[in-house]
Amino acid sequence: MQPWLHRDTMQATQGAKNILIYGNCRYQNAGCVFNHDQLGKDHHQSPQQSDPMAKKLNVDSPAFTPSAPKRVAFTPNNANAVPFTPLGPGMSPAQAQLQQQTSPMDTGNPYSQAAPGASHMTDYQPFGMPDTMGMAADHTGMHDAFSNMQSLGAHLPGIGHYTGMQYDTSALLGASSFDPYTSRAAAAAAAAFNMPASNDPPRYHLYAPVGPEPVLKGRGNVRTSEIFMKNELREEMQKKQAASAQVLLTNSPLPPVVGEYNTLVPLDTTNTRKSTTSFGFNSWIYKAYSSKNGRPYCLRRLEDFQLSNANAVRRVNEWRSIWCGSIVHVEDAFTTTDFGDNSLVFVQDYYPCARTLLEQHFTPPHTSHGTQYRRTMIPETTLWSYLSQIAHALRMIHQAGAAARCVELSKIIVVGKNRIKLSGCAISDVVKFSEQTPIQQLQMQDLEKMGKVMLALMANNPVYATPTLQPSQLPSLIGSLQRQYKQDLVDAVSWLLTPVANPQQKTVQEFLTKIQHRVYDEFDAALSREDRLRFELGREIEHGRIARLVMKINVVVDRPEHKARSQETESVYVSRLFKDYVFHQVDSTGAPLVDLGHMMECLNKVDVGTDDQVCLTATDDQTVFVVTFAEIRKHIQAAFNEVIRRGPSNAGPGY
Ligand SMILES: Nc1ncnc2c1ncn2[C@@H]1O[C@H](COP(=O)(O)OP(=O)(O)OP(=O)(O)O)[C@@H](O)[C@H]1O
Repeated sequence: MQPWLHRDTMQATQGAKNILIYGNCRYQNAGCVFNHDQLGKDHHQSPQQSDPMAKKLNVDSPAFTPSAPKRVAFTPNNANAVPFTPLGPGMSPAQAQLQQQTSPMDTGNPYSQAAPGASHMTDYQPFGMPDTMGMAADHTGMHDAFSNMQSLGAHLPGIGHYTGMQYDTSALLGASSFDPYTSRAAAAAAAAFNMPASNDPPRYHLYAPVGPEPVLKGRGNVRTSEIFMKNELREEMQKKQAASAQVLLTNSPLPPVVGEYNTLVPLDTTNTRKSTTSFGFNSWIYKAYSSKNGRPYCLRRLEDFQLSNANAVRRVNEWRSIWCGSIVHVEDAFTTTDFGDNSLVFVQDYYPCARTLLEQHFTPPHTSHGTQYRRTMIPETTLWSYLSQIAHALRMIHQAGAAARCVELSKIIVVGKNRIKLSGCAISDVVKFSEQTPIQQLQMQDLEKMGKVMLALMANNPVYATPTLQPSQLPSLIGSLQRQYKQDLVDAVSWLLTPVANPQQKTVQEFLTKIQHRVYDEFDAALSREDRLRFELGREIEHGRIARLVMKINVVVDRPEHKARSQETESVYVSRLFKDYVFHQVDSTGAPLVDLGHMMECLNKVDVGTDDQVCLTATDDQTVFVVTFAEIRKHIQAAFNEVIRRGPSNAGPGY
């Protein structure tokens, strides 16, 4: 762009604005290129001649089209501006008051939107305000916005008036006049019509509660648990991530690749004694990565398996289409000789840190008197939760015309608090392909097995979940359970265990109808759990951004190359003052004030770039800036960009 063209365009814009706001353009005869005639001769009246209100708003006024907000108030070009220095001695008490009064809370200041835009401020005199700064006379457009900002803090009643020891914020707090062009006013107007306030993109990153719990309960009164993810949840997630990423460092005896899967890690390390009870074959279980999509999977291998009918493996296709939150999804099955034998491998979804119900509730303590299970009662809510989830999984399976065939304590995995999944599905269908048991029979057996699992959990004895349980033992067992658990739970389990002559008389759908009130409770608990997790997730999204901001601040502040403070640029200086303001607060006696709420609030406001104002004071009490968080944000970014520009850096363009 040619410079003269740019200057003329700016002058024309300023001329239009001056006519619009003051009723005349003082530079009409001094080279202003704006076509002053186009608005009619009335616009050349002096302000004294015309009605003071009419000069601002009258029926002949052209429609006001606000220009896109230009926030050029603080740019690195303003580095040479003279900082605002308060006149009076003994700053500290006043500053304490001033800092409180201009705390980064929303002050309701009607001019706060105009303040950062120095290009507006040079020409814009709010209604009813005296021209204390001679701003209307300043017509050059790109004059020193930084000094304007400081002057603004010093003189404008709308921002706060600092006179020696007194800082008058009455105008700041009381909205004495109304600026219809502020985004806040526009937002209020738009809110009435339920419309977006402007074309600006929504401020997604503004720190706001995502759930019912308030995030910050007030400054000075905030615990870390209110701001950060709950410790238990964080620990759980980190353990899962670590487990998911775990690989074997030593020379593994396992094959490096099995089919399309590599990096095998055994999962059944606690149980080295393999039993054939579940499937009739020794089974091993591994975590492995797919070379196709890089995701971890769980491989269950049946040792020494001879596939007699190729159609058997195709049964897995039916299972692949069953999707249920309480079933470990089966992806594939294949035979392989990669393990040095004929193995059948089932590929399932992998859940890091999963434990079987057996491991979760029946880890036997090592005693010299044999196996003794602990006698802690499992809470009734947990049992109802397990019962609802297993019943729901069976319903999905039975609806698909299949049977789980593997409802056992060692084949139900716990993947979260009270969250369980059936993990051995599809295997028996392949392994026992030649068996011709009617499906209704198998489905009824599923219900019975579910009853036994529940019985074992309630009676604290895993033996009750095995086929060794005799029907004659049932009445006395049920009688003893009635002393510990409510009747409806005992009745539900007893219904599952009572044999019927006709399998069609006993379906999972019927069972679900019987316990439906408990299923609704479980549904509600699941929804609340989801709400809580979403809330936690919302908090963590913000923290990632805050971490990035803190990193940026620390990159620019106190760099070794700034040996003397005088070598700091304006942006670095403002960043440093902001860092002090956020992290190094002291009380009136000079004792450190550590206020997590204050830190989070300020950092979030800078991250978003709000127009709230904050008073930054140098440690020598000689320099005070009144700036908006938006401007601080620009300064930090400018200073950071400068560091990046000066040297090779790993901070990519995303920063
Ligand atoms: N899909 C899965 N994702 C992650 N871990 C799993 C998954 N399925 C099972 N596990 C874990 O693997 C381990 C071994 O499971 P497995 O079913 O082999 O139990 P087991 O008691 O060893 O049974 P068996 O005696 O039949 O071998 C358990 O800790 C279980 O939680």
